[in-house]
Amino acid sequence: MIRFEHLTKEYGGNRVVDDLTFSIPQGEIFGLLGPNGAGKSTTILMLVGLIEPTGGRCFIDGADIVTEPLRVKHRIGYMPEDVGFYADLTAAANLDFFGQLYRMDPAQRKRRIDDLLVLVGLDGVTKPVGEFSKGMRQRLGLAKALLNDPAVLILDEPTANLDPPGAADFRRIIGDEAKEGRTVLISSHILPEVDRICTSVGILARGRLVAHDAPGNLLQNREAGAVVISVETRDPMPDLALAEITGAVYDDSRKKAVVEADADISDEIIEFLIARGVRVLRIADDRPSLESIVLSYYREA
Ligand SMILES: Nc1ncnc2c1ncn2[C@@H]1O[C@H](COP(=O)(O)OP(=O)(O)OP(=O)(O)O)[C@@H](O)[C@H]1O
Repeated sequence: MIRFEHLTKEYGGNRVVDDLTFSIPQGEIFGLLGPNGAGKSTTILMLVGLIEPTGGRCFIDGADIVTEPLRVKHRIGYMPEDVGFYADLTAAANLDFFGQLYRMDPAQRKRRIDDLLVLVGLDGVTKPVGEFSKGMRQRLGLAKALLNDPAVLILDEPTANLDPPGAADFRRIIGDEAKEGRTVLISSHILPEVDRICTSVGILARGRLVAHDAPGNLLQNREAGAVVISVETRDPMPDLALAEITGAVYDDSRKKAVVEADADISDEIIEFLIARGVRVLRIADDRPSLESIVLSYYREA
């Protein structure tokens, strides 16, 4: 489990993580959401010991992130958005290197690595990691995060580079790991993904936790009150600068956007994009969804 007690981080008097106090129980899959700059990365970097809090405390499976960094390292598995691997080594050799850092004995290391490569679908792959696709690197990143049999898994955008079957595979693996008792924290901008996999969701805005509940409860407890339109295009889209739009979140490639508007302006969005030479693949009113709820919190922030 992860327990936050007034966890705070300031940069030059500016509170970017502000008094976080909540717990993520064992076996939970918690989605950490928030607009750009909300403090998600700062929170995660504190959990994994890469930056120090300026106030408060946090416990990973009982170990204090500041006073017991080594105990924390043994209890935590971290998959950053882009994991650094040795390009000229195979997946197994890379994992073996990290296993040595964890001081796992050779026989145990070999068994664990073989099992993990099967789990993430990289068994039998003998080419060096430098020749891996982004999705294969991400699979190896998950294996690395699981290597030390951690109580807590921290995953940054775990499915960002995966194709739909790959993402489904990840969801299954993460679900199974949580059932076995691992606590999982996922930071993601892919809201439908979070909605599908997470058992609880926390929304950060300006460093503060403004909502924390099961996805279903968030939907029930808050009236979206606006139309949510999702747009998919063939080409990257410019900012949808239309007066009726009250909030918009784009994916990294800018080929998908979730827009909140006062009224259904799907036709206006199509016209706006066509006028700029952007071909629309799909546009739909997606209300109600977790997206509409999260967007309404983002807008308030
Ligand atoms: N080293 C730093 N020095 C000063 N300010 C920082 C530093 N690191 C982060 N910040 C600020 O802290 C705030 C939170 O940043 P953080 O990267 O945690 O947000 P985020 O929610 O992860 O955003 P994103 O979704 O864009 O990754 C931002 O305003 C950022 O500019």
